[in-house]
Amino acid sequence: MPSRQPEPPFSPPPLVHRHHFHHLDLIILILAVTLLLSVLTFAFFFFHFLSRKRNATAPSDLKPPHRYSFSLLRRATSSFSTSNRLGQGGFGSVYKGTLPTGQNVAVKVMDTGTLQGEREFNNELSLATRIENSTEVLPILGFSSDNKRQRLVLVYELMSNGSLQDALLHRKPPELMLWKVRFDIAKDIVHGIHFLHHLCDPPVIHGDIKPSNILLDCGFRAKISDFGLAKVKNDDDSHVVEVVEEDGGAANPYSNPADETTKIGEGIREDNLSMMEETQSVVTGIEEEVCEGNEAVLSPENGGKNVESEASPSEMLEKGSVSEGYFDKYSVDSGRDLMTGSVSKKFGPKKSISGRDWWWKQDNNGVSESGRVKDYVMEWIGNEIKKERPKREWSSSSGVGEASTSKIKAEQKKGRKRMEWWKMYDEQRFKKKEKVRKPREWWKEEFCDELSKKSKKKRNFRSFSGGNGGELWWQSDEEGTTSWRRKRRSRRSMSSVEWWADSISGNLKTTHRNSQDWTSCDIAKSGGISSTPSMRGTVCYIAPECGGGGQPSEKCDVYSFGVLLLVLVSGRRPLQVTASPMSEFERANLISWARQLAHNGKLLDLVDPNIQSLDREQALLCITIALLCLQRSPRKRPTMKDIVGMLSGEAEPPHLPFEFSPSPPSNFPFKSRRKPR
Ligand SMILES: Nc1ncnc2c1ncn2[C@@H]1O[C@H](COP(=O)(O)OP(=O)(O)OP(=O)(O)O)[C@@H](O)[C@H]1O
Repeated sequence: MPSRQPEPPFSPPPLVHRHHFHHLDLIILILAVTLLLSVLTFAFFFFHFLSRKRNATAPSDLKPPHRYSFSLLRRATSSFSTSNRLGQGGFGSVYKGTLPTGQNVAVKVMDTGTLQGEREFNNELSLATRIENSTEVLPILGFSSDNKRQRLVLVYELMSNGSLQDALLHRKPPELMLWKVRFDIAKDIVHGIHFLHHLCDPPVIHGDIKPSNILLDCGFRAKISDFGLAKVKNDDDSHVVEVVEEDGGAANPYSNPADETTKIGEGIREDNLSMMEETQSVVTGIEEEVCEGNEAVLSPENGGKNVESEASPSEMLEKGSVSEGYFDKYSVDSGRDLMTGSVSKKFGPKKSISGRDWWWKQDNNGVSESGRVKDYVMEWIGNEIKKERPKREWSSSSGVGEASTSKIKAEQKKGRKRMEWWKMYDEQRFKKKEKVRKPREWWKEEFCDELSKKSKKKRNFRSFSGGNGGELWWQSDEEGTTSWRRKRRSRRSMSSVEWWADSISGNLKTTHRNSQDWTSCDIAKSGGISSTPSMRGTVCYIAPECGGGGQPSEKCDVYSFGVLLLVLVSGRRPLQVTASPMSEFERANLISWARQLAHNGKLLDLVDPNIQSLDREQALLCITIALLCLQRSPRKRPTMKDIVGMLSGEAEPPHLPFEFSPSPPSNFPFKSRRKPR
């Protein structure tokens, strides 16, 4: 019987099998690690490739400014409290803030819903990285944009002494009364613009050089700010709009200015008639509003048309439908030779106004011209309105039949009264030279009695006078307009009176605007009368060739710098209308006054009487440079590089431009500052 073999005790699986399993695990592990490594390697190379590609499409030096969260900026400024408000610009308010790092900043909250605000925001950001390497230029530190709530915010380094405009014309700190401080500020500005024009790659044209865009740090060193209207210079900009001169006079710094005069009038007279017609009605409208404080003078109903525009100039004045500025234009465009005084008949009386003519008013050296500053500002404004106004909007809204005709007539009647009043006042002031009564007295005597008969007009008078007895408008100097401006109201409620007063004080910024805004009287503090992006700059500071809608060039910045330099040296606004004695009217226009002083060889009369420790030589140098910058022909103006040389003493001392020099022309009266080699 076969014996049953006992079953072997339980034994572990054969070793071969265990080894087999271990081996499999190992393979899986190795495979997994390899896979992971290859994925990581792939990811590394992928992202590396992507970043290289990104760098290849963007310039390597383009470092975006820091992006801040809106809530952080809100906390930094205590919810944008009014106590932290540093100032108000044309398109936003600026607040003082402290970041969590302890850094003090200025936070500019752009007004939402305005195209110009967005443009300024984008412009600042796009130029920020190009301009960060200069100590005389204020770059932005960062920004915040909240798409949902449409908030655009820019963050800057805080400049503890605010803007030059504010310091020089309002606060007047004692430091600014020292000549050395002012001269240093001038040098900083020169170096800042020089950096933008010659050291940036590509060069940048600022486009809005003015005192409110110059900020002062704690040591009163100046930095150029606000690149909202700046643009990168491209090749097209090398073609500077030039005053037409047949004989190449523009290239010749000693050409006869009288020749130039004629060419300006000739070159532009063809399309002026219709412009004149529309401009005058707008100007009359503005003046009317200034007088009576009406709510909406530039209504679409009048269509910007002046029904009396076919009348002769004298008829028009008699009917009161044009301002007296027309006759200044008439004499210029009639071909009056400024040197000889002879009048050529070749230009008709109606072929007058142009985009460039406005600055004729400051260029004619006669006393009476400078006294009529309001005329040319208004004409300039009128021109810009005319140019930028889309015709269709006006004509469509003007086609409302008889109702609109009666409104036109009513407006014109008011305009005539307004003109009568101006005529009487001017007659007394300029012709009879009697003891000049204050404009307020005039107003009361000549018109208030009449106005008091009608309660509506009385109300208008009160609103015109700002509730201050009719005085305020006339004090367009510091006490008047600034206190007015300090009473910040919403931009919607701002009347044309304030806007006009701002323009007089050199704060009118020509920016985005359309005709609809005009009719609703929605006028920003810094103005805004143009409806195309090509309009840049600020009245009184803008170069004549840019004022006509021309492309801004480096020489436009040079012109604006010239005005700024005169303001810095004289410590006053470029246009300062006061109701004080006759002599003040002669000085109302800073530029023409400076030219007049140059002719008389009394340049130092322009210097701010409050300045202490004056260096006469440096002051003369500054004024001469300013006059060089203010030459009519852009090509004759020096470059910022030239100006750096003049100020540092490396270049020859400048000669007074021929057109401003005393007769016979003489060299500049100070000794050479050129450094010995
Ligand atoms: N970085 C800053 N530091 C201190 N104050 C500032 C700073 N930036 C602006 N401000 C103040 O805020 C004000 C408004 O500045 P903003 O640049 O908005 O307008 P503006 O230059 O006065 O007018 P516009 O918008 O017409 O050019 C300035 O006048 C200045 O007083």
